[in-house]
Amino acid sequence: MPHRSNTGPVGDRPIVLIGPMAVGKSAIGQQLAQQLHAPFVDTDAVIVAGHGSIAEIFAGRGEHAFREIEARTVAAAVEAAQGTATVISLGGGAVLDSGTQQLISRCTVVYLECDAETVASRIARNSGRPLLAGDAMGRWTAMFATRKPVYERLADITLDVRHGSVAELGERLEAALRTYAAAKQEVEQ
Ligand SMILES: Nc1ncnc2c1ncn2[C@@H]1O[C@H](COP(=O)(O)OP(=O)(O)O)[C@@H](O)[C@H]1O
Ligand SMILES: O=C(O)C1=C[C@@H](OP(=O)(O)O)[C@@H](O)[C@H](O)C1
Ligand SMILES: [Mg+2]
Repeated sequence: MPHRSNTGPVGDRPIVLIGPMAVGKSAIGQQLAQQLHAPFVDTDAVIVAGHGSIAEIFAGRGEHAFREIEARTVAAAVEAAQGTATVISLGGGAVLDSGTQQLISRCTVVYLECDAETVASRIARNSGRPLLAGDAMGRWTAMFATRKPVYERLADITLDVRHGSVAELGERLEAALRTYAAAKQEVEQ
């Protein structure tokens, strides 16, 4: 059951994780949902379940088709989660879509912030991320440079994920969400 509450410790809005590839959106999102006993949606996983692997979609139908499917999938997930603290992990490029940007303004948006060093070993063994084919580090760095201002602009909370295990970062994120929700509630009263 979705966690419905107007006074829940982390608020009553969906929690949306954004940030570059391999920063930990999927892993930390799942961890956070477990801690909160909240539902978890990874929009990439929903896409794969409905359309096949991301590599296959890119190879067979192109990035544009992937982005259309992605925008629809994110919209459906955000709509279904309204009024609940559902945790939603997006793919790294999802927030480039202006419709998605608008939709997630109704959510608590968490930007997972890191640097190239943090993701280096993860993307070196990259599989399944077609945009990192070839020079993974060069591609990751170039994409991060253009997307970083978008992540920063959309973020309600920024979590530095350069240090700590997934479990530790889940705890740190929950604490940040509680602080944010309490401050928001105070302002609204
Ligand atoms: N803080 C962390 N410490 C160690 N490994 C991590 C951490 N965050 C993520 N990972 C691992 O890095 C890989 C990429 O993480 P993932 O959650 O898929 O990133 P994203 O969804 O942002 O692309 C996964 O194997 C994940 O388990
Ligand atoms: O940044 C991107 O454009 C992408 C990120 C991937 O998700 P992760 O950020 O979870 O790796 C996935 O959606 C696809 O390969 C495209
Ligand atoms: Mg992911």
